[in-house]
Amino acid sequence: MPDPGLSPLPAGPPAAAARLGADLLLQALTGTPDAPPAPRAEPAAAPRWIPGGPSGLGATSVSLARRAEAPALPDPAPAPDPAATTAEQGHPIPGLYFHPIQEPDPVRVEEVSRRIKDWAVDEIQLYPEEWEGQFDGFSVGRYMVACHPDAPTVDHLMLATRLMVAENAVDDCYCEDLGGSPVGLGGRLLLAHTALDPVHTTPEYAPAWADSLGSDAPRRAYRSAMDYFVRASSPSQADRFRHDMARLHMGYLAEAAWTETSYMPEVWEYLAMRQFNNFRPCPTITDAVGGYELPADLHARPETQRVIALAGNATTIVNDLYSYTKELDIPGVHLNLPVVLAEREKLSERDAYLKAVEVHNDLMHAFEAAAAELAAALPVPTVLRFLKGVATWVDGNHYWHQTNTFRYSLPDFW
Ligand SMILES: CC(C)=CCC/C(C)=C(\C)COP(=O)(O)OP(=O)(O)O
Ligand SMILES: [Mg+2]
Repeated sequence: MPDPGLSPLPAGPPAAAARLGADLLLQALTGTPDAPPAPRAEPAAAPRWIPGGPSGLGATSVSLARRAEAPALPDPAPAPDPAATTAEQGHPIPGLYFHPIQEPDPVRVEEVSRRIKDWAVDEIQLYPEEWEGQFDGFSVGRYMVACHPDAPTVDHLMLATRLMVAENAVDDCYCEDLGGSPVGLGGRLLLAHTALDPVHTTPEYAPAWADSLGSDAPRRAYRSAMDYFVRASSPSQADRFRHDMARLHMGYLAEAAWTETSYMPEVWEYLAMRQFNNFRPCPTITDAVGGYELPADLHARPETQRVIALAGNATTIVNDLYSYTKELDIPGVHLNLPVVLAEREKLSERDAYLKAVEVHNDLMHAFEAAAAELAAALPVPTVLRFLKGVATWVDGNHYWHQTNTFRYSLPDFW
């Protein structure tokens, strides 16, 4: 939250920052002087527009309004060679454009995994014993540590981890595998949304609403995870998150409506739905998890919104690609980009999948170009750090999908 004591944002970028932004854009467009641009559709080094590492400009120049400054982190180790993967770590999708990351800090992974299980079991009674294997196999601790390497403390990481678990509980229990259904979904989702966005009503009806928040696991998860988040974030960060969750719920409803009526969307319609039924609420909390705030007016700018939307879309199509075989096994038609492409563009399963990889790569390149433009146009520290945080989330999300062999496996197309 911007502290009243903080000096206002500069009216225009200082000269050094503007030079940096221009350099970043130039580098993004032309490559570093001694390295040619990475070829498309292949694993590449970290995007060139990102200032160097968690201790770079974005991190060190940020004024933290309500929180202690993030401790300096060690320089990142070199990213692993993506060709050196094993079956256990999973293989990246051939031709996919992504950035490999260093292994998430194992000490943090262990601690987050321990704490999230305690929360799930003791604080909110999330799942019956027989779902423990599924919970463990999801590896949410590894996921969140990979996506938020700049979190100053494990408490910060827990904010993201609880929300991730809660979001998946709602998706699984209301929409999908674990008892979900499109029938009646709108009512269930709206009532669950009130765990994030409280009902203000008369004393007569308030107790029934308050009781409802404890009445099933998805609502207990939303209520508790949001409670922690609200206490640690600013009012505008919490409201940003509510808005993203309303978008997500609207996306779930469109998908459910199409399932109910057996409607096969056009490709563009599917992509529009998937922009809402999307990971977006996860990268957009990168500043709260990092212990700083991207001010609301900078977040709301159309250029920032475009970067966020493209990042969310790329990460979500990554899910469509890695979860393709899992979703083929679900009875009935489960919409994902390769399935829609095959149907609507009359492609073989393989060609549709390969085209979906291209769509993903185009989204990634558009994201990186939009981020480079924004970094050049608005090179203030919070913007640069936020852009880096979103890009890091994108890379961590890819890492988790690739390495989660408990959950995902690749089709046999190559
Ligand atoms: C964590 C979060 C905000 C999730 C929102 C929606 C969601 C579950 C996804 C974008 C993942 O897609 P999908 O439902 O297809 O997940 P799986 O393929 O079952 O892993
Ligand atoms: Mg999926």
